[in-house]
Amino acid sequence: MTTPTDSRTDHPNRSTTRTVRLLGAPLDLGADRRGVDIGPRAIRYADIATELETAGVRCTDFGDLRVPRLEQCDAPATADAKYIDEIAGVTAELADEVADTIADGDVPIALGGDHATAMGTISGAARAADIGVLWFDAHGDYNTPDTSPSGNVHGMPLAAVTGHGEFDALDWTATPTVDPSNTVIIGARRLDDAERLALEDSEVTVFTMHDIDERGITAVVADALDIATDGVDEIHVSLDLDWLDPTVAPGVGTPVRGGVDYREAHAALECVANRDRDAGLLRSVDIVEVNPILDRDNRTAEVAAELAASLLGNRIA
Ligand SMILES: NC(=[NH2+])NCCC[C@H](N)C(=O)O
Ligand SMILES: [Mn+2]
Ligand SMILES: [Mn+2]
Repeated sequence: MTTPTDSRTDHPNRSTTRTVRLLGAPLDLGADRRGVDIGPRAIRYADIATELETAGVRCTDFGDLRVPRLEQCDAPATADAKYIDEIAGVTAELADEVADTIADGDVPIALGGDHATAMGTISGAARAADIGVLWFDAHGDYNTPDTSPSGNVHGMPLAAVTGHGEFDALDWTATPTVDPSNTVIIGARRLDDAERLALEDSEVTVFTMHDIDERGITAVVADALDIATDGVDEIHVSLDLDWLDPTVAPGVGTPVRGGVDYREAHAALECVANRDRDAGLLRSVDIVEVNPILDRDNRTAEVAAELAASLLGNRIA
C-alpha cells in the first residue's frame, strides 16, 4: 500500500464531506482473459480521483493490494474453481482493508480486477453490519464449483457471499455474509442453465434487461433499493462493467450484447445516490472487470470513473 494522497472539495449538499478510499485489487486469477489486472491503473488514469472530487467527496488512494501473478502460481489445484486458494488469500486481505476503511469512517471503493474481488469487498463490508447488495451485471455470478461451466471464480462470487454452495477455501463462508433476500441483480441477460435454476430456487431477486425494457431503469432501481434495504441499514454496490452494452464499455472479458446504455447507467447510479443522500446508505463499492487490453482508448475505464462519480452524488444540475 502506498501513502494516501488527499484532496478536498466541500459540497453544498452534505454537512460533512465524505472520504472515499480507493483500494486497488489487480486480481485476474478468477477470469480466463488476461489484462483485467491492469484495470485499477486504467481507472486511475481515467482520473477517478478528480471525478469523485467533482461529486463533492474527498478521495484518498491506498494503492494496490499484492496479488500473485498467474505465472507464479502452480497449475490450478482444482478445475472446478481455478486458483481458489490464491484468490481466497487476496480476498481475505481485501476484506480486512475494507473493514478498516469503514471503521475509519470512509467509503471503500475496490478497483478490480475480476469480479472475484467482490468476495473480499462484501465480506469486509458485512463484518460489522447487516448489508444489502446491488449487483449490476450482465451475469448472475451465482455459479458454484459444482455448477460452473468454466471453473472461473469470477462467475461465483454472489453464490459465495450469499452462502450458496460449497466453497471450502473461503473460511468466511461458514457464515454467509449477506442475506439473499437483500440481494438484487440488475441487468442480467446471460445466465447459465444451472445458475438460472439455482437463482429461481433462491431468495435473490433478479431484474433482467427485459424488466428494464418494460419498466425503465429508474423504476427497477427504486424497487431494487427497497428490496436491498429491507431490514438493513446500508448497502454494497457491485458494478461489473459488462453490465453496460459493449458499444459503451468494450473493455471487458465477457461482453454480452443488449446491456444498458450510457444514460441508463448514470440514471441508475443517480437513483442510488439520491436515496443515499436522504438515508446515508452507501457502505462500500466495487468496480470490476475493466480490461484495458480489450478496451478502446481507455473508454471503459473512463465510463467506470464517471459512473463512480454519479454513484457518489454527482449531478447534472
Ligand atoms: N464476472 C463475470 N464477468 N462473470 C462471467 C461469468 C461467465 C459464466 N457464467 C461463468 O460462470 O463462467
Ligand atoms: Mn459480468
Ligand atoms: Mn460479474
